[in-house]
Amino acid sequence: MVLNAYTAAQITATEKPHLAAGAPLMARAAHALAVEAARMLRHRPSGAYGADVVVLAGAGNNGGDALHAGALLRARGARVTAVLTGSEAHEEGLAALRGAGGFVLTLSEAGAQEGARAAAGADLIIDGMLGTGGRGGLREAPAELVRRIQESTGRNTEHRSAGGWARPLVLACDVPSGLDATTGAVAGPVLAADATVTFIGIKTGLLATPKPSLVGRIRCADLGIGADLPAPALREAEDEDFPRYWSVPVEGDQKYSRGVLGTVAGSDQYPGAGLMCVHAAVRAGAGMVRFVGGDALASALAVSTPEAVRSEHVGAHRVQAWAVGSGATDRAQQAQVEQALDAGVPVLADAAAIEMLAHRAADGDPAPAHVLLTPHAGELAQALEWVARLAPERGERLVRAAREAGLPEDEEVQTSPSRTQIEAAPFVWVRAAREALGGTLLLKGTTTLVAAPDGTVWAHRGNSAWLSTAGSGDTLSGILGAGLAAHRARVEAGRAEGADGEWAGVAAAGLLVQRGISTAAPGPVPPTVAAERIPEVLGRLADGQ
Ligand SMILES: NC(=O)C1=CN([C@@H]2O[C@H](COP(=O)(O)OP(=O)(O)OC[C@H]3O[C@@H](n4cnc5c(N)ncnc54)[C@H](OP(=O)(O)O)[C@@H]3O)[C@@H](O)[C@H]2O)[C@H](O)CC1
Ligand SMILES: [K+]
Repeated sequence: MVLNAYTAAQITATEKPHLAAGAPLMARAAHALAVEAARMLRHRPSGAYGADVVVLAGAGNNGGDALHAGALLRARGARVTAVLTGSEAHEEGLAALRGAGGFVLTLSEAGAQEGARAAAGADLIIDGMLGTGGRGGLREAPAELVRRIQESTGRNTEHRSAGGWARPLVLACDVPSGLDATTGAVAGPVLAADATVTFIGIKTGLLATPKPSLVGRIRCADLGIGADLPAPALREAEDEDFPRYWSVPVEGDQKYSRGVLGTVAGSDQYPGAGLMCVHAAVRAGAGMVRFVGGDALASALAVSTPEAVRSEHVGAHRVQAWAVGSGATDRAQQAQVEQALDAGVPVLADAAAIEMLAHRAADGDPAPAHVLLTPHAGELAQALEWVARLAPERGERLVRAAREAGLPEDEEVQTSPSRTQIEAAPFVWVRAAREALGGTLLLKGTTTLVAAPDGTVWAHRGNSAWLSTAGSGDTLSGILGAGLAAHRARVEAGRAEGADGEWAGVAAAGLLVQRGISTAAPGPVPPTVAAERIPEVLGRLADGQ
């Protein structure tokens, strides 16, 4: 089922009337947290009984949830110590923990070393320092505490093994503290969680963060008010959703009704990108692939992918979609890319094509919804720099849109964001950049995000880290190009609407194929291996498995 996620503002607005009416939301949150904590302690012979639990409690309601959960665990026989990390603590929560026989340390009195010693020796840490009310990273004292816990437990994202860490387990209350609930941006140290129990609805930052390994397993407790949530700000497709968004063949289909994909990728001098794109598109089920390119590219393709058919130029035959840009380095190919952008059918735009679209946007001609731009952060920074330089008022609008999407007021942006800024807060920039460039924007990264013109944003996590190799972008172009062509064919046949948001759905489904091929077996996934795995992975997803 598609996961829905909400910004901190959406969650706060949803809980407001219920809090005013006196609904016991904190009690419900604490209960959900304690249940998950007990589940995590199940590996111990005596479960929660006799376990050492440390609650890191901040000054706000997030700390309140965690303190109440500590009291519940105390009642189940755990030894519970709260480390208070703020200048004050949630009064009722603290009273409940004390009343249940919990022990309390104050960070300002005990110091970071003492707090870290208690935490590092525990079976389980509940991280309740900051939730939706946090701004920026942890402040000095709690940041120092986290650093010390990381040092003495070796728990930081870089060193995590496939099996996770041993003791202590970490359970984050609502969000890992220091990870922005809305944007997922991480400022300063964050204690990596094995699991996060999030309340009312999943926070957008949990799915969109560039550091997904900090979040761990996500469980959502809706506290009985989930039905009141508005439309989600972010969604994430799961494997079982694939057939809803990807046009799979139906009885009676033939090559044209399956969708023909045209490509302008690779060049005589650099044929590789073209080979990988075409190869992947054929394996991703395109009815036919027609490639535009010179003689050297054609001879190479005749050997590597004999299924592909040469087309003299972009206007020569009708296609349902184009995949253009990657490796299209020479002038002749670039002129063909420009023509493909004008062909009026869906386009997968990569590399050189992204720059062309940025120039068009700066000239007041943003791309239509069925153009899918696929930059990584560096390419997007370059494209936005073009827009800001050629059309300053568009640049200003871009930064305004980023602030509205959660960029902190004090973050300096020259005229357009740097690569590092985009990488730190992709959920902020993907939406702002889509406004500036038009089209549907797929921003590649550890977490890939796709923004649609109808306001929908899709998140995608979980690719194997082995996938980051030269050429995997060309393979993705081929897969997504085949998906766009198939979907366009379905629209032409009157079997889909072709609404603005549908192209992002196709992209989200294509990313599931990418994840499947990257995780099908352990180890490296160079493009040749990835391409060979496409048919089986796609077939499995199409069958809803
Ligand atoms: N409202 C409810 O009954 C429910 C809330 N739930 C939980 O509550 C949190 C949100 O709680 P809130 O109090 O709004 O905010 P936080 O607990 O996240 O944090 C605010 C306090 O933390 C201090 N603060 C702010 N920024 C930082 C920072 N960068 N570093 C350290 N401390 C920070 C801030 O202190 P000030 O000095 O600025 O006043 C606040 O005191 C939500 O996430 C849920 O866990 C439940 O959903 C149940 C219902
Ligand atoms: K937290």
